[in-house]
Amino acid sequence: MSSSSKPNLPVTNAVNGPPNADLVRERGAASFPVRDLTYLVYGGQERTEHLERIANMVASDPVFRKTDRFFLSRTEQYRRSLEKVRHYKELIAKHNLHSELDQQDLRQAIDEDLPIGLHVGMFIPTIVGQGTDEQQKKWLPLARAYKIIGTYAQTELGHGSFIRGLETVATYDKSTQEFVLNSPTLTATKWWPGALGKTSTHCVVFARLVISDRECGVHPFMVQLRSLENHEPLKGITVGDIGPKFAYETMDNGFLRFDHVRIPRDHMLMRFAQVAADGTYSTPPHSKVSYATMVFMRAYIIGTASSTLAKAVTIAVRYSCVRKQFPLRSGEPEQQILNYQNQQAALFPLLATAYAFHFTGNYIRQMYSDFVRGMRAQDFSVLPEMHATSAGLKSLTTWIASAGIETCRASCGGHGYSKLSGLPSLYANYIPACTYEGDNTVMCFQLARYLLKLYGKAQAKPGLRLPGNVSYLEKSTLLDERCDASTEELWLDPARQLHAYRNRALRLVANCANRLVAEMQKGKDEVLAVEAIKSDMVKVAKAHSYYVVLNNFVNAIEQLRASGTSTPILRVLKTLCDLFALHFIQADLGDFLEYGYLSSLHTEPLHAQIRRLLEAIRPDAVALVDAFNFTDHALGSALGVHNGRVYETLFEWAQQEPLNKTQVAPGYHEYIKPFLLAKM
Ligand SMILES: CC/C=C\C/C=C\C/C=C\C/C=C\C/C=C\C/C=C\CC/C=C/C(=O)SCCNC(=O)CCNC(=O)[C@H](O)C(C)(C)COP(=O)(O)OP(=O)(O)OC[C@H]1O[C@@H](n2cnc3c(N)ncnc32)[C@H](O)[C@@H]1OP(=O)(O)O
Ligand SMILES: Cc1cc2nc3c(=O)[nH]c(=O)nc-3n(C[C@H](O)[C@H](O)[C@H](O)COP(=O)(O)OP(=O)(O)OC[C@H]3O[C@@H](n4cnc5c(N)ncnc54)[C@H](O)[C@@H]3O)c2cc1C
Repeated sequence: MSSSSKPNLPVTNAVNGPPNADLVRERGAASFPVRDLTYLVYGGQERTEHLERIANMVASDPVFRKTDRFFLSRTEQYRRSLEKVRHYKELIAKHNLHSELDQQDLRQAIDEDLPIGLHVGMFIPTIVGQGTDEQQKKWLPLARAYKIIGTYAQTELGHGSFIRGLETVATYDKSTQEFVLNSPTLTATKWWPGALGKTSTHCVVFARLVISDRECGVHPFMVQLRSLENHEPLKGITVGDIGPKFAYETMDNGFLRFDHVRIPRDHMLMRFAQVAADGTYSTPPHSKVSYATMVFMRAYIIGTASSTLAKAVTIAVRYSCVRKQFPLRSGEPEQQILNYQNQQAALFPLLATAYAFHFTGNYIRQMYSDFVRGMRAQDFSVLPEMHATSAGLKSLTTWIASAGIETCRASCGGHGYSKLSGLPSLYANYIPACTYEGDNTVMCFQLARYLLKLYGKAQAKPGLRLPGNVSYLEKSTLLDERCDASTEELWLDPARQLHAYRNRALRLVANCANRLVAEMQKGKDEVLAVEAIKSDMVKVAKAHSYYVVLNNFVNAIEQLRASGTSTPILRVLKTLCDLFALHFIQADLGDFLEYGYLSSLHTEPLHAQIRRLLEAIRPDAVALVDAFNFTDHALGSALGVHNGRVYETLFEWAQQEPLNKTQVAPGYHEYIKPFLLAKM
């Protein structure tokens, strides 16, 4: 055998040996029954076991393997994800997974940004939400059977955030009862939609409707892009992939141009706005109802912030338990890095946040289903609250989860920088969540605007009752109140914690409102006055969203207590909730100090209590991440493997590196040998 064709590295099979002793010890010392917390997170024993069956089926299926993903080219990654899509469909048939929930569970277990994500997440929901009964009857069976594959094509080269600025035009031609779709400028090119480039046969296109030269605003239209026979683009359609991105290699984000493409009149989704055959236009019952799919997706994204952050924290906590650096004193054994306070201070607030976001996800799901029920009965009254709350929470949760993944990566030292840790790709694939479905900053403006309006109303009309989460805006007396948490114990009182968050939010809203008035008194009109307070508006939206997250965490624990959840579980959740509450006060201490709500009288016990909470969580840290119940497949990390055989796994996975296929480096003969062997 030639020495250059085979690596001399030992082939290990050590990844499956006995588990790491530290992890075993920590698991044995948990203060609460881990399995019960898992049931609580996933909605009961039966549901957990169902999810486990699906997760294990996926984890043991070679088609869904992930370990070689870093060695594939972009094209190979795209092909691989298509192979996974085909297999996903085969498994649905084979295991009778026909319900939407089963399919969602299966996709979640596959854990990849598949090019059918937009089909399922936005194309079908838009048909359901915006299509008439007949339109749904026509397209839903085809879409659900994957006889057509669709996406959501809204964003253009020139505009994403400013939807009213979209340039794609759909002009109604009364003589043929068709719409003519056209991209009049380069910047009108659709740009970014997922799965648009190469996969989709259809899409819902958002275009400005023009009837007899009258602009009727942006509306959704169903358009076929590619032949169902040979997948070639149809006449008048230019479509392709937008090229390399930060990550997201499995997804063919695409561009799309129309050259006077004709579609029948009944291809405008007409549940809310209609164009009659003679061109008569009927306006929708709410001007933003066509934006509903985005609200749906924002709610979905809020739910996924918890699981994404939980994955990163699971990897970092397990690794920090296995990894040892330095004895405290010479001659003593080295310390697990998780014993270091700084490591705990970096990771445990994120662990607490992953649990906090879990309850936020439950809350927004409930709010969303109430909203849909109302909408079905033509009641759109909850839309502003739903839109504003989801916009703010989407921003806060994705910002914190993105930064949290990076904190986890950095806390794993050098090995965190290896792609084999799973953290770089988790981060790179997750961070666009801060941009897509509404740039976070722009979304914050929406929530802040809503809060400012309600605050103004409450000021103008004392006694006005505002909805639950914003009812604190009625109570301007709250502004005069100060923190009285002058001991460590008092900081554990949920009422005091909530008081602090409410007070901060109200103060920022009130300041913003006052500044708005001051800017107008200086002579600015309202539009320019708003421009002058925009960075404060972002702070307002974050402050309110923090309050909503904490309020839900506190309420969830109360409900669990009332429903008889065991004391050890309640105790550990309360500790996490306390850490969440106190950590984010500490992180934004300036806000609380600036107006004298807190003073050093309160901050000393606050810091001391946080240190105590870190100590309290330490013995349960591994159990708390285990409770998220991720398979090794889901984590895709050599550092986060359940058995803790981190070094064995890293070593084995590194052998797959294509550079290791030969003993002598590719390029050696051309580039290294000449100077190594050159005469001196
Ligand atoms: C609950 C979910 C449960 C389960 C989920 C189950 C299944 C999910 C299945 C699968 C998912 C699978 C995979 C997906 C996985 C991950 C995601 C992967 C990829 C993501 C794909 C990304 C897609 C996209 O990005 S699509 C494009 C998104 N684009 C945007 O978000 C644009 C952002 N811009 C806007 O939204 C708006 O333009 C605006 C910034 C809000 C401003 O709008 P506009 O200029 O028109 O309006 P004004 O500012 O003038 O405001 C007027 C008035 O209207 C109010 N308003 C605005 N928007 C709304 C709205 N949506 N609803 C209600 N009201 C709205 C605004 O507040 C103003 O009110 P006032 O006049 O009262 O002040
Ligand atoms: C991975 C990925 C997938 C995507 N998938 C889809 C898809 O499937 N379908 C689809 O239609 N689109 C999709 N998009 C597009 C996405 O929705 C937009 O990029 C997003 O809405 C942000 O809009 P923008 O790019 O126009 O940002 P811009 O609005 O240009 O933002 C740029 C900067 O300007 C700031 N800014 C913008 N407006 C204001 C303002 N009024 N005041 C102050 N500051 C402002 C923003 O805060 C930001 O910092 C995707 C994008 C990505 C990255």
